[in-house]
Amino acid sequence: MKVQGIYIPLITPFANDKVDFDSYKRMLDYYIGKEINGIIPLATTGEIPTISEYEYEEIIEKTMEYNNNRLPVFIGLGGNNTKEVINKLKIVEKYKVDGILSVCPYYSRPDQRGIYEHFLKISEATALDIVLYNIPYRTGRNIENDTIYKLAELKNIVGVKDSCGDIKQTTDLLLNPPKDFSIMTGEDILFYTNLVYGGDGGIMASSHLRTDEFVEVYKAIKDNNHKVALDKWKELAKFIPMLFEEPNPAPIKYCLSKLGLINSDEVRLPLVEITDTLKNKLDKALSL
Ligand SMILES: O=C(O)C1=N[C@H](C(=O)O)C[C@H](O)C1
Repeated sequence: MKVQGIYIPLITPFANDKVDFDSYKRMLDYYIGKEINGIIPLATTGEIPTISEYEYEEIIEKTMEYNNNRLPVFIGLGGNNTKEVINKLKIVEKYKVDGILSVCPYYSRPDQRGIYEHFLKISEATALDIVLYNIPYRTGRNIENDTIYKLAELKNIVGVKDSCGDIKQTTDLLLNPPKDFSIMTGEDILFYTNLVYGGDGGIMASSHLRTDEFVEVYKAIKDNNHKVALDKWKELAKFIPMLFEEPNPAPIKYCLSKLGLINSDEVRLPLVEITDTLKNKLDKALSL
């Protein structure tokens, strides 16, 4: 299955420090009713560093139950201990998920050989599709394009979520894509650029909001309707940066709770709720 279009890396709703599955179900039904192309629980936006192993499996189980085969599901599964990631695959593989989104190993700062070996071992340990996640500003290491080309030769490494932070690296990759390989942006503000350079779409936290407009931009580009796409994009592009003025996903959770899609904007420490200044700004932008 080709990974393309709009994938939402889902937030994890909390209430009194527990995962709030009522909100989660309501939210899932809402997004599945939109014309998005897939969902990704347990990624950065899902606050994965604060999710216990018990919650991790429970969230996968509930996602599969609520989704009921309606949309492709990729699970966030990465880490900086290769063996542990491979062991955790056993949990994910119990469910009929479509694949995993696996972040570049962080903190240890492996070189390109180590990054290659890490993903090679994961790819050998599973038949699941793997989308690499390159986000050096969070991990401390860039997955260079040459490493991406080598990894793309592996049968089940099917794409990259590109948040490399270097427009030259991004455009080089988009202009010379590996064969049968998806290039999804994870840099929300580059969604339009990704598409006009022939990329496959985006895995974007911001598409929790104004989802229909993201879908309109995607469809307009696919229909070669560039004026419509650009006009719509200009509106979204003004809004997106507000969602990242304070750490993701706190601003998104604030908006979703005000919209009534989730019961609470609770985040887990070390994240904290957003400031009143940003609340006011978001209220105005979304007419909340
Ligand atoms: O969880 C994700 O996937 C995303 N995380 C990024 C981040 O928080 O840095 C933002 C991106 O939109 C998707």
